[in-house]
Amino acid sequence: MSDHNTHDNHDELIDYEEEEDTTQLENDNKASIAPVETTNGEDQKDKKGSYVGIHSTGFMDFLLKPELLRAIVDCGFEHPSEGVYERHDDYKTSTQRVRQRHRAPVCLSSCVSLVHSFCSFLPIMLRRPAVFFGHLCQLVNYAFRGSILYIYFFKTSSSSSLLMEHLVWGSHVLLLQAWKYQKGTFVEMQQECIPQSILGMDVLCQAKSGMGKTAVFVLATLQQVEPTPGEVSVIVLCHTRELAFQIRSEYTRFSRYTPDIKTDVFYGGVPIRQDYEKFRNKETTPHIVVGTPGRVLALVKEGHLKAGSVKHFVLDECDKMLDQLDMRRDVQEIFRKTPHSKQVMMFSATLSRDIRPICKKFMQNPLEIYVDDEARLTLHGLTQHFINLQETAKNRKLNDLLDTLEFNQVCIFVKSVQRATELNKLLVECNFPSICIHGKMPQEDRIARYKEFKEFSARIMVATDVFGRGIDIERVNIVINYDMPDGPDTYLHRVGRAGRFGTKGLAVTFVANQEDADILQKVQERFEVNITEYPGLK
Ligand SMILES: Nc1ncnc2c1ncn2[C@@H]1O[C@H](COP(=O)(O)OP(=O)(O)OP(=O)(O)O)[C@@H](O)[C@H]1O
Repeated sequence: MSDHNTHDNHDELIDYEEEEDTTQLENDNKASIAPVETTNGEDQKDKKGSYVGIHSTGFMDFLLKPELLRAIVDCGFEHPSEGVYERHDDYKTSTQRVRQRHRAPVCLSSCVSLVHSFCSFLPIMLRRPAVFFGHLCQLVNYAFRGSILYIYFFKTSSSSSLLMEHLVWGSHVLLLQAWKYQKGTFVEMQQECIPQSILGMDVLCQAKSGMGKTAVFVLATLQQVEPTPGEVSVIVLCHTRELAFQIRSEYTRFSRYTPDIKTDVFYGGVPIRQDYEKFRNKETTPHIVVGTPGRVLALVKEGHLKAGSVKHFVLDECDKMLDQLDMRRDVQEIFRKTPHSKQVMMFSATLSRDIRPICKKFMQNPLEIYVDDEARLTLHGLTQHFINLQETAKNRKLNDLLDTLEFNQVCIFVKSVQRATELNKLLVECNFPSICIHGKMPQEDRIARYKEFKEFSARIMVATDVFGRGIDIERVNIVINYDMPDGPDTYLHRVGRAGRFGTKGLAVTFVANQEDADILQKVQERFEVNITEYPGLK
């Protein structure tokens, strides 16, 4: 539960709007150079991946409301993300085969499965040792099934191969768990976060991009909210308007069967009067408020949004929000208007050691999930390359890439509003299906562009960093860093727009000078990722 003794930091307030860069784009769009290798078409298919542990806990085990479970099924979520294992479909199929054939011994082993399920809930009380114990039970389960099959059915060839299968997977699980336990880096994100967060525990969670952090707080809050007309129970804050819009859409998806829970989104750049209207009567007052800090604070200060009934306070991309002093100040002010006793949850893919204590000042005894070994933030479905080139050669190279690569959707990141506008203009002139988004365009246009891209009406998005974090566009399989990001964190978030939730993707970064090369070197060192030269250029 939250703590109100957070620091005020009013010094050195910075402007978090995008900086204008006066650098002109070189219109260097000349003849093509030698064709580059395409990425494997098969690999680039828009295929949803999986981060599911064998025999992992299912959403059913979380004892969620039936309405939520129905919505989860509708959304196509099969298992909560676990973060480490890949699904092993052969295992699943053969297990089903055995179930049908040899019910009795499998029934016995199911008892062990029950113990495992029980242990999945023990962490709520006992934290990590119980998680480990749960996995040990899983191992016993495999060994038990294996031995029973061995004793009774050894003579049949399928049984002996199954025995092998169970033993191999049993030891795999044990080794993996022992390794994770020893490293102290459990990252069973949804599996560990959802059970605890639905019980009202404070949560500070780091998990790699695209692992489904949004679903954790959306499900946890929808599960707990008891909608009272006219009362706001949940405030979710994030750093950009498009992300707020996206989170609201996630609430809409998951609350399909709980229509009594109302969610609305509030952000700047649109007339505040229409927001006032929503709070004017009980029927239209949302129970869940999603928004950006500036607008939400304005509504709170002016007394339209009454924060006194808030029971859950969520910060998405919390490091970004608390790192920037003006945003942190707004967040703190809103936080202080909410009751002392409430659940606080914070999420990000990047949580440096410096920012963690700041986050924890808002919380009481939170469940803390970190990825201390930063190598584990690397997206394994994502192939990462760089291209050394002159600044003046960027446009031509980009043209070549877009001509040659097979892509579903591409995000191209640049460092300034002006460069976004000019590069987009250039691409449109070259007949590429491109649009752009940046912080200096009217808000309706920003949301319209976001929707256009999300709905696949445009295939290329030229963007500044407003689009670099949190935005989830399922079909994006290529990210191009036309301009080098300002540091490793920004790099990680940008390239994380592709390769989400286990899908395949490609990231290509242009390196135009020594400063760029240094940043790329830092990325490789921090995340232990091998970013190689783009093939086909030598
Ligand atoms: N258990 C699940 N099964 C299937 N898909 C899932 C599951 N959980 C989340 N997803 C999907 O994975 C995608 C990524 O989720 P989300 O945007 O919440 O990631 P994130 O962890 O917040 O990433 P980022 O750090 O980039 O903001 C979304 O399209 C979401 O619908």
